[in-house]
Amino acid sequence: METEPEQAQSHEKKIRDPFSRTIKDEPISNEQRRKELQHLLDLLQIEYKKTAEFHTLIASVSETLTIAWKRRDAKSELALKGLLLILEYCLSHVFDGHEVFEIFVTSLGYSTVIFWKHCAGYVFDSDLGRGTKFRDALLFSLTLYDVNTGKNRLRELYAAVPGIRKSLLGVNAKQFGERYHHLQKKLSRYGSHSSLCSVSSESDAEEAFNVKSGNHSDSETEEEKKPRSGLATPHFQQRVINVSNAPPVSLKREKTGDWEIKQGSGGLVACVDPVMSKDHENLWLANLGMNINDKRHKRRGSVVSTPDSLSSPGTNTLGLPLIKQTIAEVFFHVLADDDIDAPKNEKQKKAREEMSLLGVLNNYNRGNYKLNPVVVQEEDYNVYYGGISNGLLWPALHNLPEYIVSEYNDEKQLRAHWCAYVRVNYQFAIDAVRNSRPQDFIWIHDYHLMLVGMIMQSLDQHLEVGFFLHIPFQPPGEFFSKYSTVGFAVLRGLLRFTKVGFQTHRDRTKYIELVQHYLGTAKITYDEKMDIYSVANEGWTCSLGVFPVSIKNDDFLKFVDLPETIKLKHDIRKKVMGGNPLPDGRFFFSVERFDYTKGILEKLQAYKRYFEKYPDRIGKDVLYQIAVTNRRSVDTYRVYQDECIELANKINETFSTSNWKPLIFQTDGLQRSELVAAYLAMDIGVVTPKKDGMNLVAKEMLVCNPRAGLVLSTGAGSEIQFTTAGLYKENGEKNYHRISNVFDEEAYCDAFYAAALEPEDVRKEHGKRLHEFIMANDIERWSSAFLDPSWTHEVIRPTQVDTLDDFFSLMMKTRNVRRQIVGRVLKGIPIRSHFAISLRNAKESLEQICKPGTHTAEFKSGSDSSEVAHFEIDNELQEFERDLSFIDYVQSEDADNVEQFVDVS
Ligand SMILES: O=P(O)(O)OC[C@H]1O[C@H](O[C@H]2O[C@H](CO)[C@@H](O)[C@H](O)[C@H]2O)[C@H](O)[C@@H](O)[C@@H]1O
Ligand SMILES: O=c1ccn([C@@H]2O[C@H](COP(=O)(O)OP(=O)(O)O)[C@@H](O)[C@H]2O)c(=O)[nH]1
Repeated sequence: METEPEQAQSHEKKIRDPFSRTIKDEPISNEQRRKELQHLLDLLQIEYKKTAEFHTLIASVSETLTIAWKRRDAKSELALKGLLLILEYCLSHVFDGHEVFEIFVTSLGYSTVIFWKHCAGYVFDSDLGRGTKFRDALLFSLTLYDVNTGKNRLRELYAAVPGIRKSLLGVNAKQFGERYHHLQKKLSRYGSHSSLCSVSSESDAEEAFNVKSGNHSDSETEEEKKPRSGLATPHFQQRVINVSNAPPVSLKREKTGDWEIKQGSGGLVACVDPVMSKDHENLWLANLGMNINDKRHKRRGSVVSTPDSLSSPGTNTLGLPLIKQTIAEVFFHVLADDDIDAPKNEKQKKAREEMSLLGVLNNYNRGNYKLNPVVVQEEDYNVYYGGISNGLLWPALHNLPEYIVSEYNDEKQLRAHWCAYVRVNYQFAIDAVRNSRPQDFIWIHDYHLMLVGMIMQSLDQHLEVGFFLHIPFQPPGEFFSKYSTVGFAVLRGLLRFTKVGFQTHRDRTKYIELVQHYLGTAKITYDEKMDIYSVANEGWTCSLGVFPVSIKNDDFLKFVDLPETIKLKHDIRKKVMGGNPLPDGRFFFSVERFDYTKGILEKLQAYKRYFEKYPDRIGKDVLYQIAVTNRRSVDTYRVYQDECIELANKINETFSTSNWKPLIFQTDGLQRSELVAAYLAMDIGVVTPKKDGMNLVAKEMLVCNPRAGLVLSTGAGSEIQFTTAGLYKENGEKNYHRISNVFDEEAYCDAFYAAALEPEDVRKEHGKRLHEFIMANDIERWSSAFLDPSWTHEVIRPTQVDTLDDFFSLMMKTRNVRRQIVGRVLKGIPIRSHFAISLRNAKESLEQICKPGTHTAEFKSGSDSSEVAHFEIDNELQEFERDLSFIDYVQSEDADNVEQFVDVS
């Protein structure tokens, strides 16, 4: 007779072990799974509703199973099997099973760490033995869980199985790469001609590295040991790792199969490119528009457990081989030359390679900062870009809910698309961590990537990750009710960046209000002097500032006086105004992406009304409207664009005469040189968005052409900046024609009229003021303000040291900095740039008070004393030198030089 536990065991045998099904069994049907689970529940005598649908069944029994497992009795193993069965199901259905996964993980409660320890073996074995990708599925599912709930469960998995994090980030591969790079730098510094210089493969390099870091130095003379060019190589200095959806270039593939690379356009690129160009070591990660198109897996939610159905890059515990495999897969996909014949000879082969995407990118990278592609599943990308980013976040954050795509009225659809958005953010986050070093500053841009900070921080909490929102932050109430899945995750997600920048105070205020309203536990403080908010929430502190973007003025001004620009300016003016324009005819110019936020439809309506109300302008004025076709994959854009074109045609049909057309409507964009010529050719720029981040074109117009007039709406970020700067006063100086409500046709067309009739000298005077303001607020100001570490860290600023008290107080501050440095070094936390900035500022402040050519400082003994004392501060200055070298040393990981910091005397 079998005892009860024996009986249970023999029954249990009838159920196949989760995570050990052979591939030929796949895909297992949900019905089968349900039967297995029900059988287990029967054995465990757990009650459940027989007719319940599978998801409901899982949701209703997860907690009871967890309790049974935690009892640690004879049936515990059975309960664990039940839990594993559920987990296996969830990991096989990442997309349609995530709600169940949420319930499942929540029901595990405080037992997650121990549960992950138990299940890791099964997951790994299945991946290794059967080529499943359950580990990746688990990591992503937990990421999604954390994003949706604001919890930190992913970190519990890392705590339970540390190797999993390392493997995901390819830590070993990265360390190897770092060492290899370091070795190369070192070799070039030593100027050695040894065979190590020509290490050609990674294994050679590894060998070389081992040899070098071992006893090979015996053969080196003392002289050779000395570094030739300082301690820190640029390789270990802080870089900016820029991460955005759109790249700074546009890539086009010719019919021949060759790739053509061009400078990209768009506001984000215009303002970030100059910052990145400052240092060739900087790195820009972006999606280049080429993604993995896996046609075999059309249906979202298909089982994950077949070898290649999961899109995220696989990694083994070494990281390296599978990173390579992923890259190979990407380039194989992207470079698939199905349509071109095989090269005929070596020369053709070489030319092909040069013009391949890889060749073109390598070429670009040689002359610039580095540009690396982030590649994701095409299906995910389309949903992330055309769905959540531009179908929901874009209209919602611009407070234009009427443009939110109607698909998202369906909660299920919204959740499914949200998964794709999280997944793409996850991919960007992993790429950013993999590509960065501890001392780098990682800068994430815009609404496409709002979760990247929190995902990165869960992978490595010491990273410094900043975020800049290029668009407004004005979500309507329904963002937190109807679209709450997205709304709350976004609100919380931003707080997990180290620092967040907004374009305007209006947007930051709104964000802070919403945090106050919805995140009751958040502690908000405001530093009036710095104009920075700090929000502490769930163990993280985030600083929030306001930084209106601008342009690099010289990038535009350099075209202004070129003879070819002047010629083009005349050509454009002739094309727009005709051969014989009337002397008082005005050339209005608008240039923007064909976006409903830009208020193009409202502009056309007002322009139509303009000729109806002011017929004296017929035959005189022309509006040259460039609306660059964009985002047509989003329904709302298509509808809007078609409507605008229809109205544009109507205006021309209604008002054109035999030799005059009121409107030139163009949907192709201009290159920068042509754009500058158009700015010079126009009389009046018209920038009238309903709501918009900044509108750099408004600034570009006035930088290039200070004689121009400007019609500017209050929806533009630049208008808010101009008003704040006093360039438009209700009861005073008005340097542009303001449109307060783009829907008010009458007022709008009156502004057109006022601008057209404005005397030239008045227009010039206003233009000059705007020009001067923009010139003084170049992009340099924006980037250095955003990157300034002093709004997230205490930084010693250059100080006037007049008295002995000033001296002591400065030295106390530096003592604090030194303590923090030591603390971080002991804990192995990276040293950030602000420490060196502080010490350098302190050192320079002291040097300022030394007599020229000496280290003798002069102070007053008290603030009201005229008595001057002299001090030798040689020791202090030397200490600063040493500390600064130490920081360089720590950052350089140049272990061979440690002895110079050890006081052997
Ligand atoms: O990449 P696309 O979908 O084609 O869109 C182009 C960019 O449009 C948006 O630009 C914003 O950034 C500008 C600079 O800060 C700002 O002046 C403008 O008002 C914004 O709309 C978008 O935010 C970028 O991410 C896109 O790349
Ligand atoms: O035909 C065009 C239209 C626009 N742009 C550039 O695209 C950017 C648009 O930035 P803005 O902030 O005005 O709007 P966004 O498109 O980013 O929303 C500006 O730098 C323009 O110079 C361009 O190079 N060619």
